[in-house]
Amino acid sequence: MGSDDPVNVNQFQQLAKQLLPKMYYDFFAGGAEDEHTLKDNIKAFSRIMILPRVLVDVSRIDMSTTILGFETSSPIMVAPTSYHQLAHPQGEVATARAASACNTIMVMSYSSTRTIEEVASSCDGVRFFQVYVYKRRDITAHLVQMNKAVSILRRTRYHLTG
Ligand SMILES: Cc1cc2nc3c(=O)[nH]c(=O)nc-3n(C[C@H](O)[C@H](O)[C@H](O)COP(=O)(O)O)c2cc1C
Repeated sequence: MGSDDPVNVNQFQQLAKQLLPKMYYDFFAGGAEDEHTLKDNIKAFSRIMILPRVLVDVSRIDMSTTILGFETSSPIMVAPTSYHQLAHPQGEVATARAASACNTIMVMSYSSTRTIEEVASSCDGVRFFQVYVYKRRDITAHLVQMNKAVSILRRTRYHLTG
């Protein structure tokens, strides 16, 4: 890793701000209305203290756990977010590969810019699918069936959520 490589989320955010058209950056970085919840989320994380443990053997760290019965390398997963192709030409396929490389779970958004088939065939990994439940239940049911079919065809473990 070079010395200019980003080391935390804030630095990735700065890079995104430099690289993305303002409209797309604002979509990813902005929150709803007056952004009270967005600010509160950041504050909540800043209240979590990390206790440094010195002179402790950290050569083997295991943060693995299970989420809804699925194994994951750490209790951190990719939340459903829409329109990844606004940020990267590969869109959700790139996100899926990154999540898979980290052995963590990706929740694919209902508003994805890549198809379920493209994401499912891009790499192995556990993925959940976020569904909006419409008044037209037949549309929701169709999506669930499609996901089931793709997960059986691709032998990926798909889990539906939403
Ligand atoms: C750019 C952006 C797009 C999002 N798109 C979706 C979406 O398509 N579906 C969804 O259920 N949630 C979506 N969310 C909400 C996130 O999954 C998440 O719940 C939210 O950022 C709050 O994070 P928290 O639940 O960790 O507090 C989106 C959030 C952002 C910032």
